Amino acid sequence: MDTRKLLCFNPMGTDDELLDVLRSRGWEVFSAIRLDEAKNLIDAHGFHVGIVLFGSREQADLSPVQSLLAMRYPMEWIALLPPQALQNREVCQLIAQGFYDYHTHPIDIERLQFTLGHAYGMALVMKRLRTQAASLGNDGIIGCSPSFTKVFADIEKAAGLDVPVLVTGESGSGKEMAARVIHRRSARSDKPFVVVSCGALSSNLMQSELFGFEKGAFPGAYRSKEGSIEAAAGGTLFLDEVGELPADLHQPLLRFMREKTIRRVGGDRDIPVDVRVIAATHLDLGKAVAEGTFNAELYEALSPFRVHVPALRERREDIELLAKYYLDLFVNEKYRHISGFTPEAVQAMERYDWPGNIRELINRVRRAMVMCEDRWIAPQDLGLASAEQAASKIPSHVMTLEEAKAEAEKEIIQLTLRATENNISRAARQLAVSRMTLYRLMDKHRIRGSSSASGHA
Ligand SMILES: Nc1ncnc2c1ncn2[C@@H]1O[C@H](COP(=O)(O)OP(=O)(O)OP(=O)(O)O)[C@@H](O)[C@H]1O
Repeated sequence: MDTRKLLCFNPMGTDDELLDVLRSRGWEVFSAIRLDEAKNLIDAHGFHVGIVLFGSREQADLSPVQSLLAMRYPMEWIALLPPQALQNREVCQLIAQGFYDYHTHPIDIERLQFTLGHAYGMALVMKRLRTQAASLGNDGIIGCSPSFTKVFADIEKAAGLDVPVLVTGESGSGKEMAARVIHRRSARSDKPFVVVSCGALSSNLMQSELFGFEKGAFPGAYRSKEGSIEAAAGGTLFLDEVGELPADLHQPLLRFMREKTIRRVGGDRDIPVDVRVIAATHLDLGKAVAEGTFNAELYEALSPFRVHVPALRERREDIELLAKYYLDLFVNEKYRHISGFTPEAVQAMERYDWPGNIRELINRVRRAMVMCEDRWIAPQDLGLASAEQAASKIPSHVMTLEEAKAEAEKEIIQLTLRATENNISRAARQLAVSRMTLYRLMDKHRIRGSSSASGHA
């Protein structure tokens, strides 16, 4: 059996006797007294498990241990401490949040050996999970739940087939991301991936956006312009929210998909274009066909292969992984003090239904980083505290009236967009503002709606 490596961090000084006992039990033990020594050893040996020895002094300096945990090394920690150290609230908090387990003096070596073995095994499982997530994530796409594994398999399959794909799923669940990964892994990956938001423009503008126009086609057409389909030549055209495509464009789009040619607005020649179409929708297009609002043949043409991205609440196993992934991604010098999520925060996230899916999770993690004044992000930082918890929280920062108004404006826009599933027209109607005003406000508050933009990737 391989020797298992163990790091023993003891800022108070070494405990040679303990290290010798552990060595006699088959552990290859390395010891560090200073933080930089510990870091160097971890970098060199990639331990799965470590021991931290706490001293008995009442006012022990916990900062080296806090700094070590804040590095979030992929390993499990076990604390060894004198019983009186547990009287110190800060020590208890540190143990609850950063350690796999703890033992008090006198150390029962059998029990410690058992815990170390467990922690080591757990670290290996976590590492496997991370590697799995990373292998799915080398395109930034994360997930380890069984339903997400199916999505990933479908993405791989779709990448190998050069046929149109229909990606379905709720708003913010990752449809565009799935489409991008399909493109990136397909034979077309060195050609453009062009995004068109089908509900963002009126019918005429959308026709020009998709098919382009010739000079003089309409007042203001001072020069010819290629449309998104031509811009995607050789690559992939991503039709976001295809269910919102104006009905009079169903036939022209179907014609393009069948004949692989387009005709610019005002043009008189057919231009051949080789483009793969990937479309996405949060609507039930089958139902729309049955209700006569979506062209049945276009639906057929768009969906020879389908990928369904489940809502986040249907794959709760992914929530913690995604939250940690995005926290790690966003953490920079300014937020270096944040070590992670409290167990209550993880629980609150796992219980929450995430109507806005991963986009909402990302926003909540960002918000939490700004709100968090502690080392550990709590439910209220994520805006997920129960009403009772929230009421008991004393505001640490008093808002100006202007800030409060802006916050309320942003919140009501987000809520309305969520309630209308990002339908800009409906949201604008409900908010009693024009679409243009709503776009302006979304821009001001950096709110992204699914049908709010079109553009080239
Ligand atoms: N599996 C994933 N792993 C990591 N990040 C993800 C994953 N899926 C989605 N995201 C992120 O979540 C956000 C929303 O994803 P995306 O825009 O693809 O959703 P969508 O379903 O297309 O949304 P909409 O319907 O509103 O257009 C993006 O920032 C994206 O990078």
